[in-house]
Amino acid sequence: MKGKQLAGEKAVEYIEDGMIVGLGTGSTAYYAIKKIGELVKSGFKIKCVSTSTSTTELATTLGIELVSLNDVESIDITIDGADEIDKNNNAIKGGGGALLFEKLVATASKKVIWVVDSSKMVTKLGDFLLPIEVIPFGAKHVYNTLEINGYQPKFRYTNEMLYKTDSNNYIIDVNISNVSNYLQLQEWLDSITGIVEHGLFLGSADMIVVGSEDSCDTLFV
Ligand SMILES: O=C(CO)[C@H](O)[C@H](O)COP(=O)(O)O
Repeated sequence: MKGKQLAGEKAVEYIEDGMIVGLGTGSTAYYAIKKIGELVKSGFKIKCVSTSTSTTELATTLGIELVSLNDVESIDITIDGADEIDKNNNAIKGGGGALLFEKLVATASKKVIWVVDSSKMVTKLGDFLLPIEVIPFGAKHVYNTLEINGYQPKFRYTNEMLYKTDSNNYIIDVNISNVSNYLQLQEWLDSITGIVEHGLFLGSADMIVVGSEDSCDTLFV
């Protein structure tokens, strides 16, 4: 837990007064958001774009001003977590189910910082299942396509109910441990009707802050 806190808080040092900031989702982004709350209390004028209802709730309790992604030209800096990052700056995200808004916010950002503890840094992606967000209509057909192609899909459940994202879609988690060409996989997933988005984020961070028990490393990529 310490590594997540160190990484989350370190990334906040890159925020300047007056910036528009993208707020990620998850237990590492949590520490960054708490720290941003402190900046706001100290007088920083920051506007933030949230990536999930849970982040919106947290930011609101901390008195952070939130704006819609539609109301900003771009975002100066986004701080977000990740589930796995390989040595080429490719990541799996979406363990918390917020991958669609996270990708939209990252795409609109001038600078993206991923904050992780050292357990998230891997030589190869795939121990963590890749989340794929699908619209409910015909979701079983998308599932079948993924199954036929060997990705061992699993619909995500929570409390024995199908998990619903903030956009009321389902998540299918797939096994990509046998994949080596992520670009090809991305292209294929992007081509399947019914898939809204997937959690492959290929080379999309500018900086990665990796926290361990007592220190953190900042990688500029
Ligand atoms: O992509 C995400 C949510 O959709 C999170 O950033 C990812 O799951 C990492 O979460 P945590 O910091 O709790 O380990």
